Amino acid sequence: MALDLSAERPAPPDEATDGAWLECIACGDSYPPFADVRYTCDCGGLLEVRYASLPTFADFSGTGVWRYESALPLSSGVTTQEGATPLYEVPRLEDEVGVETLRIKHEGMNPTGSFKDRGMTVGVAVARELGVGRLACASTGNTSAALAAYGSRAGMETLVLLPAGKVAAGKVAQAALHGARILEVDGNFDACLDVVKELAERGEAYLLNSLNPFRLEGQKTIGLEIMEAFEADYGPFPDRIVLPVGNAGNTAALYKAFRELLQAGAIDREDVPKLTGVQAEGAAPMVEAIEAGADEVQRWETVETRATAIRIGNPVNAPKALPGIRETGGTAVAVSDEQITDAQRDLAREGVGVEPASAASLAGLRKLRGQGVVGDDERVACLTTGHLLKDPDAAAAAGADPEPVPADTDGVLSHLVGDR
Ligand SMILES: Cc1ncc(COP(=O)(O)O)c(C=O)c1O
Ligand SMILES: N[C@@H](CCOP(=O)(O)O)C(=O)O
Repeated sequence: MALDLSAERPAPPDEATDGAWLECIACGDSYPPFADVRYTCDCGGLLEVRYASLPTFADFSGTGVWRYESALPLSSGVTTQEGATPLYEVPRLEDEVGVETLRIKHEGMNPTGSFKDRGMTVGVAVARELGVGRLACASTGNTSAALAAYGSRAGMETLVLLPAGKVAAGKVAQAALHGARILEVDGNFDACLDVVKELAERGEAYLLNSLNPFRLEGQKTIGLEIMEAFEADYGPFPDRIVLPVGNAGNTAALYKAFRELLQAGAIDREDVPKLTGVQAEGAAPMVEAIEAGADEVQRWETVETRATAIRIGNPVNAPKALPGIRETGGTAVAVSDEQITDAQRDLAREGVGVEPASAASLAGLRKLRGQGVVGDDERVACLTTGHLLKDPDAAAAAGADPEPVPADTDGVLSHLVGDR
């Protein structure tokens, strides 16, 4: 099966491909990467970018996403210096959760404040290569902010479809200022994506959601950075990577990063971290599928969570992400909105400001550690996917209220004395 965790390299198709091609994960059919616009196989299966030669760690140089140029389908992109995000030490949380090592890979430190920049630096460059006109996405917010920024940097028209009233303020502001045309849809994210897919099928727009296999190539660099940094700074590779799951693009992308490292001979099978997905209880179709041992995810028509970025009921990358979780020996878990907010506060206490969806990873780790699924001897990286300022309302609600004081020092001091 194409998505096995095997060291066997994919065989290139007979026709010339310039070293890269698109391959269907369901039927194995292949297509040249830039001959025409294509998101899925004729059979309806998801596509992956495949390479005739795969790099090892020694082949990487420079910084950020384009450090991994030898693992990407293009040699340069539309860039605002994305990637190279921090891997924070959090000693108090590490003790409190009770694992050997805990590191926070903070993707909120990307230029537009989320991991989507990694996907867009590649995806928008491919769009330019293909010579398409309008770019479009459905979004719970972060994809739209990144597409707007990278689209405008490339001088391209961008259209974003957002679920009305369900997108955090910072993200709408970003899309607006970067010049995207914003359409507010009377429906949830999954309904928005249905419309964008149809616009793309009709040739009205180039789709830049994570259904686009080139987006995931950029996002795969998260996994490459974590593996390099763990080995260089803390010894061996991490045992487990815990991440929030929405459309399941990152889960699919990280799994692809590990398969390619394995196929290149850069790591062994036992080095592959257990991919562990976390969803909000009100939007947990992946968790349901993992718990049921199902091969497919059933779409949830009604979804609700305070973590609006992962308010998704039909994860399009499930056919790539389910094998990723299973083959690596990982799992998936659902957490409540209260657990997410508690984790957001705990990360903030360590100086790491994240939006609610991002905190789901820590909340999930804590739950799994409590259940004994995660051992005390594990070395864990939690992915935090978006910056605190993306959702200022959620941050303000989770934090302390401002205290009104008079505009004089004595008044301020007596207010503080009142605390004692
Ligand atoms: C902040 C944030 N975290 C997590 C996710 C989920 O990521 P994925 O769709 O790759 O599962 C998203 C968007 O989907 C997001 O915006
Ligand atoms: N959280 C996402 C949802 C869309 O995900 P995508 O990775 O498929 O674009 C967002 O920010 O819109």
